Amino acid sequence: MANPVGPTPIDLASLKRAPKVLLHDHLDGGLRPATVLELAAETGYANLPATTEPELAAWFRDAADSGSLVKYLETFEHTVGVMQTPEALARVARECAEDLAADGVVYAEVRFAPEQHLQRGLSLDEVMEAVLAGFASGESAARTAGRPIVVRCLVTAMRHAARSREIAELTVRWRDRGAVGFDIAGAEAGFPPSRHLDAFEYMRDHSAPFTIHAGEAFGLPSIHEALAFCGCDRLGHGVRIVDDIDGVEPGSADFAGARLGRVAARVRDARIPLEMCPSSNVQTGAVASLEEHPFNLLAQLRFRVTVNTDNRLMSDTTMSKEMLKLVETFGYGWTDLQRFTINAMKSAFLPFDERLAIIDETIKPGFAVLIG
Ligand SMILES: O=c1[nH]cnc2c1ncn2[C@H]1C[C@H](O)[C@@H](CO)O1
Ligand SMILES: [Zn+2]
Repeated sequence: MANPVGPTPIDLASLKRAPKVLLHDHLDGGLRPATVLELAAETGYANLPATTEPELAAWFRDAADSGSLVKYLETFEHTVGVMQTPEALARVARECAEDLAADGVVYAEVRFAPEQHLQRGLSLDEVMEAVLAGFASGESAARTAGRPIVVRCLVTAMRHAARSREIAELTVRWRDRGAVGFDIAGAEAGFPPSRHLDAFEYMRDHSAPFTIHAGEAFGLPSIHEALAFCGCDRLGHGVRIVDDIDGVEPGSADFAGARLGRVAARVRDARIPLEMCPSSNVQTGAVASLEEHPFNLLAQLRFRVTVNTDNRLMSDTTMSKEMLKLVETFGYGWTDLQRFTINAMKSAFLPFDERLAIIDETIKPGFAVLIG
């Protein structure tokens, strides 16, 4: 319904109605607390740190609030621990698609590391099969519920391990069945992207896209390597790109004097998408506070910024909540949110015609109603 009296006020309810696009969300960082408890009971996982839903939800949020990426990552032991059977993997993937759709996400790329789900004897291909079946079943449940969503998968290799080439091959093997790209994740310091050159070379050789977690816990060199040596299509986080921008006082809203170094200029000129995850960045200490997050500086300088959740369970967040935080912190309106959303859809690893169709048929009409 068109709004004849101007823009709809921005709050959590109206943000949930906005058609949103999510490029950076970890499957093993987005479980429902109740599902973690049920799967632990069903699969005999005995190491959970809490026994009730509210306690477990609070534990994940607090434990992830450590200010250190390495400590933050330790919380995944418990989600990965209950995701070791085909049934558990399919259930988590189905609920992920349903939860994102209920929040108004219309397109999502959800990532996970298959190599972490082999503890009970599954093969890498069996893991992929279970997760992709789960996404398909979640998509169909969401369609029935009147909230259609397209969910695709990014296949992650863990940067401290040595299986990235194998995981790149797995990605290509599944690329026409829902896997649209490759990624590396895990502790950044000490594990530069260039450790995985053969995996990236394999992806490039097969004309297949990839993103790299870079510039989160480690600085500009990591971003430079990801771009210059590895040839990534997008940057996961990339917040430390601010280290290559001078002439703006921290916290200032005056961006006129900004001077970009070579790496920052390359990121902006080549329209390299930045998968920014505001809440997660505060939790891991990548930024001191939301107010000091470089999101607004980068948005004002017209970098291709996108809004993402990273880990909904650990950050107790959703796409709508991340957008609300940005609205409250930086004063954005619907037109800004639409721009970030179109930035994301343009940057998706989906074929061009499908991206365009979602922009023209879903995103623009959806925001037009809210803009009024
Ligand atoms: O923000 C992150 N940075 C680096 N690694 C991460 C982040 N969030 C999740 N991960 C890791 C932990 C998961 O087990 C893995 C695959 O989803 O990716
Ligand atoms: Zn991430």
